[in-house]
Amino acid sequence: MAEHVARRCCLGWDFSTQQVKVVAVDAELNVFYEDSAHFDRDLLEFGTQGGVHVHEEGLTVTSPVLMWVRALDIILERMKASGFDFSQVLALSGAGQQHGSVYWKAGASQVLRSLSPDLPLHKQLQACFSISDSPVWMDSSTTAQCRQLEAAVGGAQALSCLTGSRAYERFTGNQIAKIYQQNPEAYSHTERISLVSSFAASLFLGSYSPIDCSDGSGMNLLQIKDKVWSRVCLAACAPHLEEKLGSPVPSCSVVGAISSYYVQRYGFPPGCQVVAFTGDNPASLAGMRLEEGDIAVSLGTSDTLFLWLQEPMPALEGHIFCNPVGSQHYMALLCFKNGSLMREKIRDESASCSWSEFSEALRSTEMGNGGNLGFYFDVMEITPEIIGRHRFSAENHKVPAFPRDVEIRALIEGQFMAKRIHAEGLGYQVMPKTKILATGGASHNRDILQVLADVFGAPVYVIDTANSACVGSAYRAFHGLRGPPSSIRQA
Ligand SMILES: O=C(CO)[C@@H](O)[C@H](O)CF
Repeated sequence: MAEHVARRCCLGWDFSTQQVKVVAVDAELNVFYEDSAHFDRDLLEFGTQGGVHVHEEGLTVTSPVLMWVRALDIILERMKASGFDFSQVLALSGAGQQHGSVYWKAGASQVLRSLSPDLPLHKQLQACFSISDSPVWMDSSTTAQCRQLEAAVGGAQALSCLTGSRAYERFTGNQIAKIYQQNPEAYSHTERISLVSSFAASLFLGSYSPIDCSDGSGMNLLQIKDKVWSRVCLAACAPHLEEKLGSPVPSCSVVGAISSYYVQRYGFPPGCQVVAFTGDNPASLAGMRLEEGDIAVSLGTSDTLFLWLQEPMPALEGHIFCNPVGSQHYMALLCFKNGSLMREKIRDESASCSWSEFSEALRSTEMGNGGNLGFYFDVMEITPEIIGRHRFSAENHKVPAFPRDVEIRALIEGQFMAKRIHAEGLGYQVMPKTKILATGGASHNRDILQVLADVFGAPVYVIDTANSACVGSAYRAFHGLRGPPSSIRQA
């Protein structure tokens, strides 16, 4: 068994869709330990696929909350068995899949406060949840609740200006509204509602952790400018909601010291600080060390853009969240569903299924593609909501096809121009110091990255973000240790 050299460190956790993961980061910001518990592989008794249960109507998607608890037990026991020196942990923070929600049953706080170090968590928390299957971000069953919420505040744009996004089915306020409407008894027996992030923090605190402003921005409930709950939105979703949520806190807040359960059972130091957990995407922004003016572009199955903003312009597309690092700044998230699957389709059709031919086509065509423009959406796009392939000649005439090389450049230039246009629509501006951080499968193709650099007029750097949410959480733990003014110590 590998001996771990004892060193003072912070832990970063990620309670994501498919697993719980942890990294240990030392004071030089080196990752020296990592572990994970994969739900489908290590927790077969819960019967998930991709960490979730898709219900038979195909819209409702949930995950068993006790599976998340059990996964934490497994990792901590494995760390202990491997000889990990918990006494060196100065602080910990973490991330959770955004928008998911956990419903603590009346009396659960007493159980959390009096955990026996002789038992694993899952054996003690079995009766602590009024809803055993938590709704998660893949759920799309709350369209009616979305329309009700938008109507209550004066429309989609009004809701976006208030909370940073128009109503989205996965956003927590709409999920809470559905539970209140369809399961009022469970709602009335709920004393606390957490996000996945604040639920995970509560496990370490041994009491209810507050929701941080950044992950709270993914609920359609938080006024992103004033960083307080919108009473109109709360009232539109369910009664007595404010008392069930508690007050939001700045993301870099120290929310308390670790529960004595972990001191006695695993050897954590009593002074180990818990820094507010946040959403996986805000934590990734921290992990990628994004700064003002930078853009992170994740080129995967879907393409995701992370922006750091000072003056946001909430719109009907994309999401504005409170920034997890700069408490007076913001971050934006833009998701483009037609990402790598679209690139692979055009590669197969126009480059004989070959990336080297695809790259050759990009190298043999000029920036600007002679004025030819193309937009390709073989599946219904999120940003904006449109489907189909749309090509325009230099004379601005709609055309049914392009020559192979022109088609390939039109796809890539069109994808990146759309990203820049929607980013600027949210208030983003390319600055002289702007860096573009590229990650994901397509970031291995230099010719694709050259088009990205040309469209944004900024240098492109490739980064590995495999552990970005975990590593960002460990960075945030170090950040929180710096103390006031943003530390909120749990009473
Ligand atoms: O819904 C999302 C962001 O709005 C997803 O990226 C989830 O955070 C994934 F867990």
